[in-house]
Amino acid sequence: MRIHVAEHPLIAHKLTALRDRNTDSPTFRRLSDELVTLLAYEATRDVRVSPLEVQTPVSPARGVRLAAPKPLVVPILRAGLGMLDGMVRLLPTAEVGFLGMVRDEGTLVASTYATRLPDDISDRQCYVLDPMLATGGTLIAAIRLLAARGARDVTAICLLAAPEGIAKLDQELAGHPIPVTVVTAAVDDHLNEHGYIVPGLGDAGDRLYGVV
Ligand SMILES: O=P(O)(O)OC[C@H]1O[C@H](OP(=O)(O)OP(=O)(O)O)[C@H](O)[C@@H]1O
Ligand SMILES: O=c1cc[nH]c(=O)[nH]1
Ligand SMILES: [Mg+2]
Repeated sequence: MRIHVAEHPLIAHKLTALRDRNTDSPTFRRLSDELVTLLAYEATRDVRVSPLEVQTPVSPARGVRLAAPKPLVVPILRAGLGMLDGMVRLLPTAEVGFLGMVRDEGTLVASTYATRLPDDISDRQCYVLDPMLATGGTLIAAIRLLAARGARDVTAICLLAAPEGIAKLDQELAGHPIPVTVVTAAVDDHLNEHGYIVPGLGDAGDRLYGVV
């Protein structure tokens, strides 16, 4: 597994505002959207392109365009939905699959309540969106689901990660042939006794959409 912490003053600035408990939901949604676009810039460094020649007003110019097969973007509901628009704005040809997953707040075990993915994704570059990598249970379950459909190229974009979740993911993926990259804005200090990232930003889903 490869982890990339995107260090940039603009990312740090937006992340600080996102963490602030006084940031309201509309602002939290806007900041998540802006942050994913900045992180996607790093996450899509290896996105497949094919050559394309265009005619400028002056002369022919050689360039590229996003190649087929289309990238697959997979937000993990709920909180990952807050990252979807920012991602597809940058990858307009992408298709979108959905995974609904929720973590039991007592046991911290993730369960899947919705799956809507293409049957065979063996040739697709997959971009998983989830703001929080805490214990890692949710992301591990998501990667297992994608691997079961043939995925061989997975990049996860997280706004925040905990060292415990990164270590667990690394351990789970050891011995699996599937290359996984995690791009995040920061690796925080630790998880508290409730499985929350410290200092973190609280419950990302609740801050985006309210407590349900
Ligand atoms: O790394 P983990 O310990 O598995 O925790 C991370 C997960 O917890 C949150 O989702 P939650 O279960 O709160 O669902 P929600 O997005 O619907 O709020 C978050 O969005 C991740 O999916
Ligand atoms: O800190 C955390 C951990 C899991 N899920 C969240 O939304 N926040
Ligand atoms: Mg939540």
